[in-house]
Amino acid sequence: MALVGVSGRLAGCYCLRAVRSSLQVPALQLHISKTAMGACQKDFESAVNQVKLLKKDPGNEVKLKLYALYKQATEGPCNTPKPGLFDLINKAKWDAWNALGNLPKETARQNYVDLVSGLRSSSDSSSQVKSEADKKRAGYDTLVITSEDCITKIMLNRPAKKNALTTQMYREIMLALEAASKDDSTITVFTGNGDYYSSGNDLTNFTDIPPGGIEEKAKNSAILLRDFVDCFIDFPKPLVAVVNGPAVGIAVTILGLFDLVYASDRATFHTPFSHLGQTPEGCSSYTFPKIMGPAKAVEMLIFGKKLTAGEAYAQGLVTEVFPDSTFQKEVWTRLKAYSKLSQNAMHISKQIIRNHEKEKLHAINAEESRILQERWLSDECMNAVMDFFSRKAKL
Ligand SMILES: CCCCCCCCCCC/C=C/C(=O)SCCNC(=O)CCNC(=O)[C@H](O)C(C)(C)COP(=O)(O)OP(=O)(O)OC[C@H]1O[C@@H](n2cnc3c(N)ncnc32)[C@H](O)[C@@H]1OP(=O)(O)O
Repeated sequence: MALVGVSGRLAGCYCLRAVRSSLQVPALQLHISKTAMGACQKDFESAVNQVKLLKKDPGNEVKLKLYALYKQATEGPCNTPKPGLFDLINKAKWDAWNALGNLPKETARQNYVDLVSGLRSSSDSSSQVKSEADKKRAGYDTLVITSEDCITKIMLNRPAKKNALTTQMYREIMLALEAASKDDSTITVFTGNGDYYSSGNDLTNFTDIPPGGIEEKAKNSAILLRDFVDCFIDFPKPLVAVVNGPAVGIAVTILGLFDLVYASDRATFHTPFSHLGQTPEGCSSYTFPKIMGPAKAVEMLIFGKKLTAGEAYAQGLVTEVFPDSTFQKEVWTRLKAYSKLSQNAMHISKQIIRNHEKEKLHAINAEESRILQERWLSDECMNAVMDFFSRKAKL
């Protein structure tokens, strides 16, 4: 059953379509034979008809089971010569039927009916799940998450605050990534609602100090930051940033962990850490010099040089820049085409490209978070935050 084994592993939207068209699906096209007799004859006929109405392709393995049970129920034990070694599809069908041995026709009919009944209930519930998933996903206050065309889109949704990242938002993003890593989508996309992609860390994160004091806050924030960045390091599917407008701070640094970065020509890329008494995070102390060379990385990460989309493209941080007027249309057309590529091949390729650096990235993330924990307690950092709130400073 090699054929079935292989296709069974190929989960996902593309594969389902490919398998459906490459295999002539026998069990879905069968017609009831007059020879199928017995107590459950009516149920059997009805089950054969129900198979044709299934909303979801049940997969090759199940289709072979259906085929074999149908043949056994209508003709009895396998009675045809074994197909040749290279006639893969007919051989898989023959193997499935032959494996039923001397199973009585009545039992085969009953097993067929039971199998179809199980498929119907799982198909009904999964189509319910899909229609729910296609809508806005519930449970997120700061994000809008949608799944369509095998793409899960995570949209930062605080446009009035330029999509600044609150602690709640960091947590919701982690949950969303965890869910996206397990859903049916082939690729995951980040974007922002409104005119900004994101203005980075929400500076009000510095203001809600717990009873344990600022030290406790800094300690917990370093853990949060580390966990947050770890989720990007470990994310298994192709991760795409659709940078619809300016990006600041951690919204920029984390881009070094994305697989594609598409930017509107309105987007800018700014990491003003020294202005804020802070230091790089998101593994950018490693990824940026690697992507753009140390000199350009220093200009951004130490001196806070703001890059235009074109400059970020020239430095290799951005994959491609699009005119803002056609940005959404061009990017989503491209992504929809990519999302139809083989899910398994894409995921395995990502592993090959990224896995050998994972350990290093985790260590860098831990170190950057540890250093920031100290920086957040510095006067320089506190003063910069206060200047922002007293409207003395804006980037
Ligand atoms: C004790 C330690 C706790 C730390 C917890 C940390 C958790 C992990 C941290 C990881 C490290 C991350 C680092 C970074 O990301 S550094 C970058 C931080 N970002 C900024 O410094 C940007 C600050 N914002 C601005 O300079 C401007 O708002 C901006 C240039 C982005 C836009 O200017 P514009 O004039 O166009 O718009 P407004 O300023 O009027 O903005 C509209 C409203 O949005 C509020 N806003 C925008 N960005 C932020 C932000 N980052 N934090 C908080 N609030 C933000 C802005 O105040 C306006 O609000 P109001 O309408 O209410 O006035």
